[in-house]
Amino acid sequence: MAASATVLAIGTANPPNCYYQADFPDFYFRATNSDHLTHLKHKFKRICEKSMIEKRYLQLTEEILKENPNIGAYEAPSLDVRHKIQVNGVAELGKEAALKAIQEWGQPKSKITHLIVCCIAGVDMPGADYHLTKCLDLNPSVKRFMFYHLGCYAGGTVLRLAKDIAENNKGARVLIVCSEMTPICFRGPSETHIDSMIGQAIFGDGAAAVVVGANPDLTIEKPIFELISTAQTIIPESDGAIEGHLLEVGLSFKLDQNVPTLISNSIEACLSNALTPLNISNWNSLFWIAHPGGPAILDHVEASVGLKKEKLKATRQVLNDYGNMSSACVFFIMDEMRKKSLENGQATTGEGLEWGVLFGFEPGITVGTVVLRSVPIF
Ligand SMILES: CC(=O)CC(=O)SCCNC(=O)CCNC(=O)[C@H](O)C(C)(C)COP(=O)(O)OP(=O)(O)OC[C@H]1O[C@@H](n2cnc3c(N)ncnc32)[C@H](O)[C@@H]1OP(=O)(O)O
Repeated sequence: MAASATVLAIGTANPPNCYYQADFPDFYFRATNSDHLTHLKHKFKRICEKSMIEKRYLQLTEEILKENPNIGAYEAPSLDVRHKIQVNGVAELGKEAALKAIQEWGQPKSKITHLIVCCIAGVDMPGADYHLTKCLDLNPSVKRFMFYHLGCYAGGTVLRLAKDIAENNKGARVLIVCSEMTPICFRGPSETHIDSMIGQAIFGDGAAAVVVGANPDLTIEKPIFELISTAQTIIPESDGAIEGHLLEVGLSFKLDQNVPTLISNSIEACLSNALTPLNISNWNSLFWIAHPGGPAILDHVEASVGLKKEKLKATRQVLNDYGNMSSACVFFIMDEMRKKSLENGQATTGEGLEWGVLFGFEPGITVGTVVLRSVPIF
Protein backbone atom coordinates (compact mmCIF):
# COMPACT_ATOMS: atom_id res chain seq x y z
CA MET A 1 0.00 0.00 0.00
CA ALA A 2 1.37 3.44 -0.96
CA ALA A 3 2.05 6.11 1.65
CA SER A 4 -1.16 8.04 0.84
CA ALA A 5 -3.53 8.45 3.73
CA THR A 6 -6.40 5.99 3.78
CA VAL A 7 -9.86 5.90 5.28
CA LEU A 8 -9.70 3.02 7.77
CA ALA A 9 -13.24 3.02 9.20
CA ILE A 10 -16.58 4.79 8.82
CA GLY A 11 -19.43 5.22 11.34
CA THR A 12 -22.72 7.09 10.98
CA ALA A 13 -25.58 8.12 13.26
CA ASN A 14 -28.92 9.93 13.08
CA PRO A 15 -31.40 11.15 15.70
CA PRO A 16 -34.26 8.69 16.36
CA ASN A 17 -37.06 10.86 14.91
CA CYS A 18 -37.74 9.83 11.33
CA TYR A 19 -39.89 12.11 9.15
CA TYR A 20 -41.34 10.81 5.90
CA GLN A 21 -41.29 13.47 3.22
CA ALA A 22 -44.85 12.64 2.14
CA ASP A 23 -46.10 13.64 5.61
CA PHE A 24 -43.67 16.51 6.18
CA PRO A 25 -45.71 19.43 4.73
CA ASP A 26 -48.59 18.62 7.14
CA PHE A 27 -46.19 18.38 10.07
CA TYR A 28 -44.26 21.52 9.10
CA PHE A 29 -47.28 23.78 8.62
CA ARG A 30 -49.06 22.41 11.70
CA ALA A 31 -46.01 22.63 13.98
CA THR A 32 -45.25 26.19 12.85
CA ASN A 33 -48.92 27.33 13.21
CA SER A 34 -49.01 28.15 9.50
CA ASP A 35 -51.88 25.97 8.24
CA HIS A 36 -53.76 29.11 7.17
CA LEU A 37 -51.05 29.84 4.52
CA THR A 38 -52.63 27.41 2.08
CA HIS A 39 -50.93 28.82 -1.05
CA LEU A 40 -47.49 28.44 0.55
CA LYS A 41 -48.33 24.96 1.78
CA HIS A 42 -49.16 23.86 -1.77
CA LYS A 43 -45.85 25.26 -2.97
CA PHE A 44 -43.99 23.53 -0.13
CA LYS A 45 -45.72 20.25 -1.06
CA ARG A 46 -44.51 20.67 -4.65
CA ILE A 47 -40.95 21.28 -3.44
CA CYS A 48 -41.08 18.23 -1.13
CA GLU A 49 -42.45 16.06 -3.95
CA LYS A 50 -39.58 17.12 -6.22
CA SER A 51 -36.91 16.77 -3.53
CA MET A 52 -36.20 13.09 -4.33
CA ILE A 53 -36.12 12.52 -0.57
CA GLU A 54 -38.19 9.74 0.98
CA LYS A 55 -37.30 10.34 4.62
CA ARG A 56 -35.07 12.38 6.90
CA TYR A 57 -34.09 12.31 10.56
CA LEU A 58 -34.51 15.46 12.64
CA GLN A 59 -33.72 16.17 16.26
CA LEU A 60 -36.67 18.57 16.55
CA THR A 61 -40.04 17.13 17.53
CA GLU A 62 -43.51 18.67 17.65
CA GLU A 63 -43.18 18.69 21.45
CA ILE A 64 -39.98 20.73 21.37
CA LEU A 65 -41.59 23.12 18.89
CA LYS A 66 -44.68 23.51 21.11
CA GLU A 67 -42.50 24.25 24.13
CA ASN A 68 -40.37 26.73 22.13
CA PRO A 69 -42.71 28.45 19.65
CA ASN A 70 -40.05 30.99 18.64
CA ILE A 71 -38.12 28.23 16.83
CA GLY A 72 -41.11 27.61 14.58
CA ALA A 73 -41.84 31.28 13.91
CA TYR A 74 -40.40 32.70 10.70
CA GLU A 75 -38.54 35.45 12.52
CA ALA A 76 -38.43 35.51 16.32
CA PRO A 77 -35.47 35.81 18.69
CA SER A 78 -34.57 32.18 19.37
CA LEU A 79 -30.80 31.83 19.27
CA ASP A 80 -30.52 31.01 23.00
CA VAL A 81 -32.89 28.08 22.87
CA ARG A 82 -31.52 26.75 19.59
CA HIS A 83 -28.02 26.97 21.00
CA LYS A 84 -29.00 25.11 24.16
CA ILE A 85 -30.48 22.23 22.15
CA GLN A 86 -27.48 21.98 19.86
CA VAL A 87 -24.42 22.35 22.07
CA ASN A 88 -25.19 18.96 23.61
CA GLY A 89 -26.87 17.58 20.49
CA VAL A 90 -23.88 17.83 18.13
CA ALA A 91 -21.53 16.18 20.64
CA GLU A 92 -23.98 13.37 21.46
CA LEU A 93 -24.72 12.53 17.83
CA GLY A 94 -21.04 12.85 16.93
CA LYS A 95 -20.14 10.49 19.77
CA GLU A 96 -22.51 7.82 18.44
CA ALA A 97 -20.94 7.97 14.98
CA ALA A 98 -17.40 8.06 16.39
CA LEU A 99 -17.95 4.98 18.57
CA LYS A 100 -19.12 3.04 15.51
CA ALA A 101 -16.06 4.13 13.50
CA ILE A 102 -13.67 3.27 16.34
CA GLN A 103 -15.36 -0.11 16.73
CA GLU A 104 -14.93 -0.88 13.04
CA TRP A 105 -11.30 0.27 13.14
CA GLY A 106 -10.82 -2.18 16.04
CA GLN A 107 -7.88 -0.41 17.66
CA PRO A 108 -7.59 1.13 21.12
CA LYS A 109 -8.72 4.77 21.40
CA SER A 110 -5.32 5.63 22.83
CA LYS A 111 -3.92 5.24 19.29
CA ILE A 112 -5.92 8.25 18.06
CA THR A 113 -3.41 11.08 17.80
CA HIS A 114 -5.56 13.82 16.21
CA LEU A 115 -9.23 14.80 16.34
CA ILE A 116 -10.95 16.97 13.70
CA VAL A 117 -14.51 18.04 14.47
CA CYS A 118 -16.81 19.87 12.12
CA CYS A 119 -20.35 21.17 12.58
CA ILE A 120 -22.39 24.12 11.37
CA ALA A 121 -24.25 24.51 14.66
CA GLY A 122 -23.46 24.66 18.37
CA VAL A 123 -20.63 27.24 18.35
CA ASP A 124 -19.34 27.23 21.92
CA MET A 125 -16.27 27.41 24.17
CA PRO A 126 -14.89 24.93 24.90
CA GLY A 127 -16.09 23.45 21.64
CA ALA A 128 -17.48 20.12 20.45
CA ASP A 129 -13.87 18.92 19.99
CA TYR A 130 -13.33 19.27 23.75
CA HIS A 131 -16.63 17.57 24.62
CA LEU A 132 -15.95 14.70 22.23
CA THR A 133 -12.45 14.20 23.64
CA LYS A 134 -14.01 13.92 27.10
CA CYS A 135 -17.03 11.80 26.29
CA LEU A 136 -15.12 9.44 23.99
CA ASP A 137 -12.43 9.13 26.64
CA LEU A 138 -9.69 10.04 24.16
CA ASN A 139 -6.19 10.92 25.31
CA PRO A 140 -6.48 14.44 26.84
CA SER A 141 -3.40 15.38 24.78
CA VAL A 142 -5.00 14.40 21.47
CA LYS A 143 -4.29 17.20 18.94
CA ARG A 144 -7.61 18.88 18.21
CA PHE A 145 -9.01 20.98 15.35
CA MET A 146 -12.49 22.51 15.49
CA PHE A 147 -14.38 23.80 12.44
CA TYR A 148 -17.68 25.56 13.04
CA HIS A 149 -20.01 27.02 10.46
CA LEU A 150 -18.36 25.84 7.21
CA GLY A 151 -21.30 23.99 5.65
CA CYS A 152 -21.42 21.31 3.01
CA TYR A 153 -17.95 21.43 1.46
CA ALA A 154 -16.47 20.69 4.88
CA GLY A 155 -16.42 16.94 4.19
CA GLY A 156 -13.69 17.67 1.62
CA THR A 157 -11.96 20.18 3.93
CA VAL A 158 -11.61 17.76 6.83
CA LEU A 159 -10.32 15.01 4.53
CA ARG A 160 -7.72 17.43 3.15
CA LEU A 161 -6.51 18.28 6.65
CA ALA A 162 -6.58 14.65 7.80
CA LYS A 163 -4.56 13.59 4.74
CA ASP A 164 -1.90 16.24 5.43
CA ILE A 165 -1.69 15.27 9.09
CA ALA A 166 -1.59 11.51 8.44
CA GLU A 167 1.08 11.75 5.74
CA ASN A 168 3.35 14.09 7.69
CA ASN A 169 3.19 12.69 11.21
CA LYS A 170 4.51 9.14 11.51
CA GLY A 171 1.95 6.81 13.08
CA ALA A 172 -0.80 9.47 13.17
CA ARG A 173 -4.35 8.20 13.37
CA VAL A 174 -6.89 10.95 12.81
CA LEU A 175 -10.50 10.74 13.96
CA ILE A 176 -12.83 13.00 11.94
CA VAL A 177 -16.30 13.74 13.29
CA CYS A 178 -18.84 15.72 11.24
CA SER A 179 -22.02 16.30 13.24
CA GLU A 180 -24.76 18.31 11.56
CA MET A 181 -28.09 19.34 13.09
CA THR A 182 -30.87 21.52 11.71
CA PRO A 183 -32.50 23.14 14.79
CA ILE A 184 -30.25 26.13 14.04
CA CYS A 185 -32.03 26.82 10.74
CA PHE A 186 -35.54 25.43 11.32
CA ARG A 187 -38.12 28.18 10.94
CA GLY A 188 -41.67 28.70 9.72
CA PRO A 189 -42.55 29.50 6.10
CA SER A 190 -42.41 32.94 4.51
CA GLU A 191 -43.85 34.19 1.23
CA THR A 192 -40.76 36.35 0.70
CA HIS A 193 -38.11 33.73 1.52
CA ILE A 194 -38.84 30.66 -0.58
CA ASP A 195 -35.21 29.51 -0.50
CA SER A 196 -35.52 29.18 3.29
CA MET A 197 -38.47 26.84 2.67
CA ILE A 198 -36.28 24.84 0.29
CA GLY A 199 -33.85 24.34 3.17
CA GLN A 200 -36.73 23.13 5.37
CA ALA A 201 -37.62 20.61 2.66
CA ILE A 202 -34.14 19.16 2.12
CA PHE A 203 -31.89 19.48 5.19
CA GLY A 204 -31.58 16.57 7.62
CA ASP A 205 -29.64 15.75 10.81
CA GLY A 206 -26.80 13.25 10.80
CA ALA A 207 -23.27 12.62 11.99
CA ALA A 208 -20.44 10.70 10.39
CA ALA A 209 -17.03 9.75 11.72
CA VAL A 210 -14.02 8.30 9.93
CA VAL A 211 -10.56 7.18 11.00
CA VAL A 212 -7.74 8.20 8.65
CA GLY A 213 -4.13 7.01 8.70
CA ALA A 214 -1.17 6.48 6.35
CA ASN A 215 0.87 3.27 6.07
CA PRO A 216 -1.83 1.10 7.62
CA ASP A 217 -0.75 -2.03 9.46
CA LEU A 218 -2.55 -4.52 7.22
CA THR A 219 -2.43 -7.22 9.89
CA ILE A 220 -4.81 -5.19 12.08
CA GLU A 221 -6.21 -2.38 9.90
CA LYS A 222 -8.40 -2.53 6.79
CA PRO A 223 -8.21 0.39 4.34
CA ILE A 224 -11.46 1.39 2.60
CA PHE A 225 -10.43 4.29 0.30
CA GLU A 226 -7.06 5.92 -0.39
CA LEU A 227 -6.95 9.75 -0.37
CA ILE A 228 -4.85 10.63 -3.43
CA SER A 229 -5.13 14.41 -3.78
CA THR A 230 -7.27 17.28 -2.60
CA ALA A 231 -8.24 20.70 -3.99
CA GLN A 232 -10.50 23.62 -3.22
CA THR A 233 -11.65 26.52 -5.38
CA ILE A 234 -14.15 29.38 -5.50
CA ILE A 235 -16.56 29.20 -8.46
CA PRO A 236 -16.34 32.29 -10.71
CA GLU A 237 -19.19 34.79 -10.46
CA SER A 238 -20.91 32.92 -7.64
CA ASP A 239 -20.66 35.66 -4.98
CA GLY A 240 -23.68 35.54 -2.70
CA ALA A 241 -25.31 32.52 -4.40
CA ILE A 242 -25.26 30.45 -1.21
CA GLU A 243 -25.08 32.31 2.10
CA GLY A 244 -25.86 31.53 5.72
CA HIS A 245 -26.15 34.26 8.35
CA LEU A 246 -26.26 33.52 12.05
CA LEU A 247 -28.85 35.90 13.50
CA GLU A 248 -30.95 36.22 16.63
CA VAL A 249 -33.64 34.34 14.69
CA GLY A 250 -31.29 31.43 13.93
CA LEU A 251 -29.26 30.58 10.85
CA SER A 252 -30.87 32.25 7.84
CA PHE A 253 -30.08 30.68 4.44
CA LYS A 254 -29.97 32.21 0.99
CA LEU A 255 -29.98 29.77 -1.93
CA ASP A 256 -30.10 31.41 -5.36
CA GLN A 257 -32.15 29.66 -8.00
CA ASN A 258 -29.08 29.48 -10.27
CA VAL A 259 -27.01 27.42 -7.77
CA PRO A 260 -27.40 24.19 -9.82
CA THR A 261 -26.25 26.00 -12.98
CA LEU A 262 -23.28 27.68 -11.28
CA ILE A 263 -22.07 24.38 -9.83
CA SER A 264 -22.57 22.34 -12.99
CA ASN A 265 -20.80 25.00 -15.10
CA SER A 266 -17.68 24.66 -12.98
CA ILE A 267 -17.58 20.90 -12.54
CA GLU A 268 -15.67 20.10 -15.75
CA ALA A 269 -12.83 22.46 -14.77
CA CYS A 270 -12.65 20.99 -11.25
CA LEU A 271 -12.52 17.45 -12.67
CA SER A 272 -9.82 18.38 -15.20
CA ASN A 273 -7.66 20.06 -12.56
CA ALA A 274 -7.95 17.10 -10.21
CA LEU A 275 -7.63 14.24 -12.69
CA THR A 276 -5.36 15.41 -15.50
CA PRO A 277 -2.29 14.48 -13.39
CA LEU A 278 -3.61 10.89 -13.47
CA ASN A 279 -4.32 11.06 -17.24
CA ILE A 280 -8.02 10.50 -16.59
CA SER A 281 -10.52 12.33 -18.80
CA ASN A 282 -13.41 9.89 -18.98
CA TRP A 283 -15.63 10.95 -16.06
CA ASN A 284 -17.73 7.80 -16.42
CA SER A 285 -14.66 5.70 -15.62
CA LEU A 286 -14.74 7.09 -12.07
CA PHE A 287 -16.82 6.26 -9.02
CA TRP A 288 -18.63 9.36 -7.74
CA ILE A 289 -19.27 10.69 -4.25
CA ALA A 290 -21.02 14.05 -4.74
CA HIS A 291 -22.56 16.10 -1.96
CA PRO A 292 -26.30 15.86 -2.69
CA GLY A 293 -27.20 19.53 -2.22
CA GLY A 294 -30.52 18.96 -3.95
CA PRO A 295 -31.74 16.88 -6.90
CA ALA A 296 -31.52 19.83 -9.33
CA ILE A 297 -27.79 20.09 -8.63
CA LEU A 298 -27.26 16.38 -9.30
CA ASP A 299 -29.34 16.55 -12.51
CA HIS A 300 -27.34 19.56 -13.77
CA VAL A 301 -23.99 17.93 -12.92
CA GLU A 302 -24.99 14.71 -14.72
CA ALA A 303 -26.07 16.63 -17.81
CA SER A 304 -23.07 18.94 -17.91
CA VAL A 305 -20.40 16.21 -17.84
CA GLY A 306 -22.44 13.49 -19.56
CA LEU A 307 -22.59 11.15 -16.56
CA LYS A 308 -24.43 7.85 -16.85
CA LYS A 309 -27.40 7.57 -14.47
CA GLU A 310 -25.82 4.87 -12.32
CA LYS A 311 -22.81 7.08 -11.45
CA LEU A 312 -24.72 9.02 -8.80
CA LYS A 313 -26.61 5.98 -7.48
CA ALA A 314 -24.97 5.99 -4.03
CA THR A 315 -25.34 9.78 -3.81
CA ARG A 316 -29.03 9.66 -4.73
CA GLN A 317 -29.63 6.79 -2.30
CA VAL A 318 -28.27 8.87 0.59
CA LEU A 319 -30.34 11.88 -0.51
CA ASN A 320 -33.41 9.59 -0.62
CA ASP A 321 -32.79 8.04 2.80
CA TYR A 322 -31.49 11.01 4.82
CA GLY A 323 -31.81 14.32 2.92
CA ASN A 324 -28.99 16.88 2.80
CA MET A 325 -26.91 16.44 6.00
CA SER A 326 -24.31 19.01 5.00
CA SER A 327 -20.68 17.95 5.66
CA ALA A 328 -21.68 14.46 6.88
CA CYS A 329 -23.26 13.47 3.55
CA VAL A 330 -20.12 12.51 1.66
CA PHE A 331 -19.18 10.03 4.41
CA PHE A 332 -22.66 8.46 4.36
CA ILE A 333 -22.16 8.06 0.59
CA MET A 334 -18.70 6.49 1.07
CA ASP A 335 -20.29 4.08 3.54
CA GLU A 336 -23.16 3.26 1.20
CA MET A 337 -20.75 2.72 -1.70
CA ARG A 338 -18.35 0.37 0.04
CA LYS A 339 -21.25 -1.66 1.52
CA LYS A 340 -23.10 -1.96 -1.82
CA SER A 341 -19.82 -2.83 -3.59
CA LEU A 342 -19.32 -5.72 -1.15
CA GLU A 343 -22.97 -6.85 -1.36
CA ASN A 344 -22.87 -6.80 -5.17
CA GLY A 345 -19.68 -8.87 -5.31
CA GLN A 346 -17.72 -6.07 -7.00
CA ALA A 347 -13.94 -6.18 -7.14
CA THR A 348 -13.27 -2.91 -5.30
CA THR A 349 -14.81 -0.67 -2.64
CA GLY A 350 -15.53 1.85 -5.44
CA GLU A 351 -18.18 -0.12 -7.40
CA GLY A 352 -15.46 -2.25 -8.98
CA LEU A 353 -13.57 0.80 -10.31
CA GLU A 354 -10.12 2.01 -9.28
CA TRP A 355 -10.36 5.83 -9.27
CA GLY A 356 -13.05 8.07 -7.86
CA VAL A 357 -13.89 11.64 -7.04
CA LEU A 358 -15.55 13.29 -4.06
CA PHE A 359 -17.24 16.70 -4.33
CA GLY A 360 -18.53 19.12 -1.73
CA PHE A 361 -19.77 22.69 -2.20
CA GLU A 362 -20.92 25.47 0.02
CA PRO A 363 -21.26 29.19 0.61
CA GLY A 364 -18.76 31.03 -1.51
CA ILE A 365 -19.64 29.08 -3.69
CA THR A 366 -16.62 27.00 -2.77
CA VAL A 367 -16.05 23.54 -4.24
CA GLY A 368 -13.89 20.95 -2.50
CA THR A 369 -12.57 17.99 -4.52
CA VAL A 370 -10.86 14.82 -3.30
CA VAL A 371 -9.44 12.20 -5.67
CA LEU A 372 -9.95 8.73 -4.20
CA ARG A 373 -8.57 5.32 -5.02
CA SER A 374 -10.62 2.29 -4.10
CA VAL A 375 -9.28 -0.80 -2.36
CA PRO A 376 -9.68 -4.36 -3.72
CA ILE A 377 -12.33 -6.49 -2.00
CA PHE A 378 -11.13 -10.04 -1.37
C1 LIG B 1 -26.04 23.53 3.54
C2 LIG B 1 -24.88 23.83 2.71
O1 LIG B 1 -23.92 24.35 3.27
C3 LIG B 1 -24.71 23.53 1.28
C4 LIG B 1 -25.90 23.11 0.53
O2 LIG B 1 -26.10 21.97 0.29
S1 LIG B 1 -26.91 24.35 0.14
C5 LIG B 1 -28.25 23.58 -0.59
C6 LIG B 1 -28.08 23.57 -2.06
N1 LIG B 1 -29.31 23.09 -2.63
C7 LIG B 1 -30.07 23.86 -3.42
O3 LIG B 1 -29.76 25.02 -3.70
C8 LIG B 1 -31.36 23.26 -3.90
C9 LIG B 1 -31.29 23.05 -5.37
N2 LIG B 1 -32.66 22.91 -5.91
C10 LIG B 1 -33.24 21.73 -6.07
O4 LIG B 1 -32.70 20.66 -5.85
C11 LIG B 1 -34.63 21.77 -6.69
O5 LIG B 1 -34.76 23.00 -7.36
C12 LIG B 1 -35.81 21.63 -5.67
C13 LIG B 1 -35.82 20.25 -5.02
C14 LIG B 1 -35.75 22.69 -4.61
C15 LIG B 1 -37.13 21.79 -6.45
O6 LIG B 1 -37.18 20.86 -7.51
P1 LIG B 1 -37.33 21.30 -9.05
O7 LIG B 1 -37.37 20.07 -9.85
O8 LIG B 1 -36.29 22.31 -9.36
O9 LIG B 1 -38.76 21.91 -9.03
P2 LIG B 1 -39.26 23.33 -9.54
O10 LIG B 1 -40.66 23.12 -9.99
O11 LIG B 1 -38.32 23.98 -10.48
O12 LIG B 1 -39.26 24.15 -8.17
C16 LIG B 1 -40.31 24.02 -7.23
C17 LIG B 1 -40.65 25.41 -6.76
O13 LIG B 1 -39.56 25.91 -5.99
C18 LIG B 1 -39.12 27.17 -6.53
N3 LIG B 1 -37.67 27.25 -6.34
C19 LIG B 1 -36.75 26.32 -6.67
N4 LIG B 1 -35.53 26.75 -6.29
C20 LIG B 1 -35.69 27.94 -5.70
C21 LIG B 1 -34.81 28.87 -5.08
N5 LIG B 1 -33.49 28.61 -4.95
N6 LIG B 1 -35.32 30.02 -4.58
C22 LIG B 1 -36.66 30.27 -4.66
N7 LIG B 1 -37.55 29.41 -5.22
C23 LIG B 1 -37.08 28.29 -5.75
C24 LIG B 1 -39.54 27.14 -7.99
O14 LIG B 1 -39.70 28.44 -8.50
C25 LIG B 1 -40.85 26.39 -7.94
O15 LIG B 1 -41.90 27.24 -7.55
P3 LIG B 1 -43.39 26.96 -8.16
O16 LIG B 1 -43.77 25.56 -7.80
O17 LIG B 1 -44.24 27.99 -7.52
O18 LIG B 1 -43.24 27.14 -9.66
